[in-house]
Amino acid sequence: MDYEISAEHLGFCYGNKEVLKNINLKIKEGSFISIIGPNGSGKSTLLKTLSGFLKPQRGAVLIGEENLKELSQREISKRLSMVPQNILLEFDFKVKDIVLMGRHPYIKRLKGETPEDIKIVEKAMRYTNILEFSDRLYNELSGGEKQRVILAQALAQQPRVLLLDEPISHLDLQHQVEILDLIKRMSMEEGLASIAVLHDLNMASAYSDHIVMLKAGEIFCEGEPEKVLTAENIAHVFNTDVTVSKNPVTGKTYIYPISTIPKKKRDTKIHIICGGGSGSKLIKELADNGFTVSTGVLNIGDSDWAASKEYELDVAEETPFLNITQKAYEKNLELALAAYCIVLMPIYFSKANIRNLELLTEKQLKDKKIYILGDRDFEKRDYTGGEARSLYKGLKKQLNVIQLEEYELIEALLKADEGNE
Ligand SMILES: Nc1ncnc2c1ncn2[C@@H]1O[C@H](COP(=O)(O)OP(=O)(O)OP(=O)(O)O)[C@@H](O)[C@H]1O
Repeated sequence: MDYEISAEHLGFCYGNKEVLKNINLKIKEGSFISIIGPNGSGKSTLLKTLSGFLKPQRGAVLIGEENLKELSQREISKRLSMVPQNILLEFDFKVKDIVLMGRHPYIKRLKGETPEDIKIVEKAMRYTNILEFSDRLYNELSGGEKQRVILAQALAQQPRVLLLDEPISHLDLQHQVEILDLIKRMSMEEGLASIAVLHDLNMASAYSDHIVMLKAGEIFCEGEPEKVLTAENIAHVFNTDVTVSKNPVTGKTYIYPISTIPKKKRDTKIHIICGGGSGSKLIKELADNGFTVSTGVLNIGDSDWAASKEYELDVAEETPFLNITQKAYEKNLELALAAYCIVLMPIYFSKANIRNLELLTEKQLKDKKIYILGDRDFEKRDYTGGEARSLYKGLKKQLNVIQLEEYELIEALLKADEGNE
C-alpha cells in the first residue's frame, strides 16, 4: 500500500516542553483524516510538524518515500499545502492574485507566471466557486468566501497533501458543510490526502475516513470514526460524558454531550410496558425531562432493557425465552401501582409476554391512567392465536384507558406534573 504522508516516531518539544511523543501515522492518497483532541493536546503542533514549518527533534516526516527534511521549501510546497488557522488576516490583494500566490513554487524567478499557471489558477477558482469574485479585494469578503479563496490557493499549488488547521471554526453551519464538502471532493477527485484539525466531533464523524485522537501529545486512538468516537474514549480524552448513537439518515456515529447541569427532578412516576426497542426513545425523553421512569417486564438483554439500565431505571426483568414468571409479574404490578400512569407501547405479544397485557386489566389498576401509544395493526402484533387480541379489545373499553401519540403523551405528563407541584 502506498502512503502519501507518514510520520515515524515523531517527537517535538517547545524548549524543554515535550508536546508530541512518538507519533506514528500513515495516510493514504484520496483520504480525509481528522485530528481531534482537547485544547493543548498538540493538534496544531502536529500539523505544523507534518508541514515542515516546525522541525521535529525526533523521528521523521515522509512524503511518499522522501524525507521532508531533505527537501527545500520550494519542493515541499509542490507536494504539500497548509491552510492555517487564521484566514481572517488582512490581505490587501485581489482574490485572483492571492490564488496565483499558490503557483509561487513553480514560477521561475524573472520569468513570471506562464499561461499554464493562469489555467491552473482558473481551474482552482472554478473548483472552489470563486471565479465570480476574482477581481474583488480579499479583505472585503465574508469568512466563508475567504476560506474558499485560501482553499483555491492551496489547490493551485497542486499538492498531494492538504493540511488544514480548523478550517470551519469561523463559519456558520451552511458554510461549514460547504467547505467540508469541498475538501472531501478535492480528496476524492484529485486524490489528495487531506488532514484537518477539527473541533466538531460530529463533523469529524460525518466526513472522515479515519480519525486520529490525540491526548497530551500522544495518539490515544485512531481508526474509523465509529471505532474512535466511543463514549468511553471521549470521556477519557475530553473529560466529558456523551451519548453516542447512529444518525438515522446518514448511519454515521452521532455524539450528544450530556449536560452536567442537574435536571429538574419531577415527582411523577411513569411505568412503561415496552420491549424490542419500542420504548427506548420514550425512556430517554421522559428521563431527560426529569420523570422517574420504570419499565417491565423486559427480557434481560433486550434493547429496552439496556436503555433502562443505561438510565438506571427500576425494571421488572425476566430471563430470555421464559414465559413471564409470577415473580416478574408481581414486580411489574408493584412498579405499575407505584406509578402515576402506565404507558403501553406497540409491542408484539406472544405466550412469553402476554401477562404484560393481562396486568393492565388488573382490578388493582382500575384507577390508574393507562396510555396506549401506537394503536395500529394489533392483529399483526399478536402471536398468541387471538388471546392477546381479545384481551386488548377488552382493555380499550376500560374507562381508565386513553389512546395518544407520543408527543401528546409528553405534553400531558408535563402538564400533570406541573399540576402536582
Ligand atoms: N510557540 C509555542 N511555544 C511554546 N509552547 C507552545 C507554543 N505553541 C504551542 N505551545 C504549547 O504546546 C501545547 C500544544 O499546543 P497546540 O497548539 O499544538 O495544541 P492544540 O491541540 O492545537 O490546541 P487548541 O485546540 O487549543 O488549538 C500547548 O500546551 C501549548 O501551550
